[in-house]
Amino acid sequence: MKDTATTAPVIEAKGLGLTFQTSDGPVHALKDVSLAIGKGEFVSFIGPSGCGKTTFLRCIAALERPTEGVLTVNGMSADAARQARAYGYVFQAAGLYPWRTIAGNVKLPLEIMGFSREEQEERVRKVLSLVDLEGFGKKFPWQLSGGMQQRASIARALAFDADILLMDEPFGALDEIVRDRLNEELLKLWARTQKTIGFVTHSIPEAVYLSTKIVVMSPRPGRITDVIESTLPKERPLDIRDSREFIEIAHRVREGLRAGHGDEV
Ligand SMILES: Nc1ncnc2c1ncn2[C@@H]1O[C@H](COP(=O)(O)OP(=O)(O)OP(=O)(O)O)[C@@H](O)[C@H]1O
Repeated sequence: MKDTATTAPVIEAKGLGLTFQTSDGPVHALKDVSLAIGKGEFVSFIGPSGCGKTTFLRCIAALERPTEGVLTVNGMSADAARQARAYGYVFQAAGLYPWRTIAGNVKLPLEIMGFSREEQEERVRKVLSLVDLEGFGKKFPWQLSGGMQQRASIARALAFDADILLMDEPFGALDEIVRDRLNEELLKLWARTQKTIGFVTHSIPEAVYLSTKIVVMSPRPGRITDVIESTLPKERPLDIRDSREFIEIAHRVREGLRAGHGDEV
């Protein structure tokens, strides 16, 4: 476990709220969300559908604007952090352009940011190797399995080497065996790169397996009902899921979801 107590938070929300105005009236997507995420933490957000997990991630990424409270990312406003390319974002679907090769997809943000051709090639090589896709750069997305496509989309988010990686249910559409493998790989990647990760999931085992901190949320309006600091060691073989400690943390998450009436998870 990393010592995050002495450093300023990388992401800090204080009394954050977001109300969407819709034709059916206001939708309180987030209410009074306060949370600090330290450098190098792996933080999962779990809660039933509609509890505001994606909305919170999108606020961090400056893709939504909170209507209440304060949010800082790397000590600046979310807008400023976005302009400073503070984070990479991985969406639920891999979202690769089918007419571009895997390398072409990973390169896209680097092209937009004006990196030199040599730098682009170097970074693509490095991130494809980080996600175990060396040798697949010339393939097109349809030539890869779903899991490989999602790894390519992680590589794209890593390409400009931001300190923060925001991941919105990246493995939700994959079967359990592939998901297990990607979970293991993601932990290794996190250990190698020391990124700060915000990760949305519906899966209790996934949240417990991956996280240093688990944020349990409840809907209507989206609030934090529990924040669990994991006591699991940083090295986590998959069979850690059979350990007593793991089962106890999973139990606490489940209780938190129940307390927030999270019966839809
Ligand atoms: N642009 C929008 N306009 C109006 N309401 C919205 C908008 N975006 C989200 N919402 C509403 O805000 C609430 C929170 O949505 P959000 O997508 O953040 O939930 P979630 O926890 O990520 O759900 P899921 O697990 O299903 O992805 C929901 O009630 C949703 O319908």
